[in-house]
Amino acid sequence: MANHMNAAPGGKSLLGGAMIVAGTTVGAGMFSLPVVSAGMWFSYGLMVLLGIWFIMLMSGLLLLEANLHFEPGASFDTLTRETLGRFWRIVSGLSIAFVLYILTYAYISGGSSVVNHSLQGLDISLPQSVAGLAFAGILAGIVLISTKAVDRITTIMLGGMIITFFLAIGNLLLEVEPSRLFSPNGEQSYAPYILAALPFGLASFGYHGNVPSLVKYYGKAPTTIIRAIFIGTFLGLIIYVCWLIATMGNISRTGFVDIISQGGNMGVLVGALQQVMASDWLGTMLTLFANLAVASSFLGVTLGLFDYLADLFGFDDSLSGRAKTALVTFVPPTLMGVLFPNGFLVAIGFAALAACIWAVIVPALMAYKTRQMYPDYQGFKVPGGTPLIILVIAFGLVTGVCHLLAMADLLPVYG
Ligand SMILES: N[C@@H](Cc1ccccc1)C(=O)O
Repeated sequence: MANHMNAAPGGKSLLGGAMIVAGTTVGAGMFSLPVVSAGMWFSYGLMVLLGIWFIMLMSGLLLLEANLHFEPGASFDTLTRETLGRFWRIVSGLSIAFVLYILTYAYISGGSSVVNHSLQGLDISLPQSVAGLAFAGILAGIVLISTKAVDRITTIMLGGMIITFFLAIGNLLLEVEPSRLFSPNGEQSYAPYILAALPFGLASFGYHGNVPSLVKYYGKAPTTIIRAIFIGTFLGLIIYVCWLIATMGNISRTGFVDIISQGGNMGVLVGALQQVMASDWLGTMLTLFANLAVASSFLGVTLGLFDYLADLFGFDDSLSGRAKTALVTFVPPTLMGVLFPNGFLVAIGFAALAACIWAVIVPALMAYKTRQMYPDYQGFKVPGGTPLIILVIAFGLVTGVCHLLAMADLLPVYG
């Protein structure tokens, strides 16, 4: 092995795992962040991102701790059944299915919005519902072909995302006006807007479905998996911070009111950024980045949903079996996307609500339970004891409540 630093048991590289985590973490949630953070603006936004990153890292590690008591390959379903029992197994199963479905819808809504925005650049105008249908149809075709097809195409997309991100965001970062970040215009009230933004931050740092897969992939190698989770989520944090600087340093706080009034969908935000970019070419890179980001998340999430539903309904891997699975996977969210093309932000908010349960509260409960079941366990334990577990659960509860209150119009929302 040439590179001992990266060597994990079985010769699997640490980088691969870190990329899986980063790839799941960085997705459409990112495009909601500047829009929902416009009220609290940059300084609070930065603190919120840091705090949520820490909590989501801890909940992922608590999930890992619980997972390590089982044989590699044990799924979320097995973990909840064996540690928390029937009730939590059902609650967490339902919330995972819900997250996958609602994210698929969010990606179709966001995807149709950027595809439409891209086509406008070519002087083609389509109804957004048709763009959504085309976006979902093409990508669903890839999932239908095979897992391998998804794997290959996402790898190519990730490469494209890295290149276009640095070209477009690098340029935006150079053009940042610091006064925009630290003394924004608009009404001088910030802190009250923090609460309604929390769920979006939580959704943006969601990756927890990957933890059992990492245990399966690396085996019981906690050090490597901890590093992969840390590096992957930290990369997400850096990308989000750059993204906040790039957007808030170039669009004024009052400018966001306009974006929000147009629904806050991905294409609107990208369009607003494009107007301040130095060249058309860089604007094209930004649009390309947005297309790739939402398409790769779509592939990752729908592949998970596809396998989950195939297993649930017992559809086999033959062509007709896959076709049936594809129908239940793609038809409901695509229909929603055609009927309600601009529900992007609402969908990310609901994904967060379900993620509060299975990606935050359930992992903390499972770690608590396994510590009681195996008091003499000598393996990996997340530091911080019960207080840390309580902190993670409290954060999940507060965020869930914030989402419900915001839905009921009981929290201040900017714009
Ligand atoms: N973090 C993902 C969404 C996600 C949430 C929960 C689990 C998995 C993925 C995104 O920003 O698009």
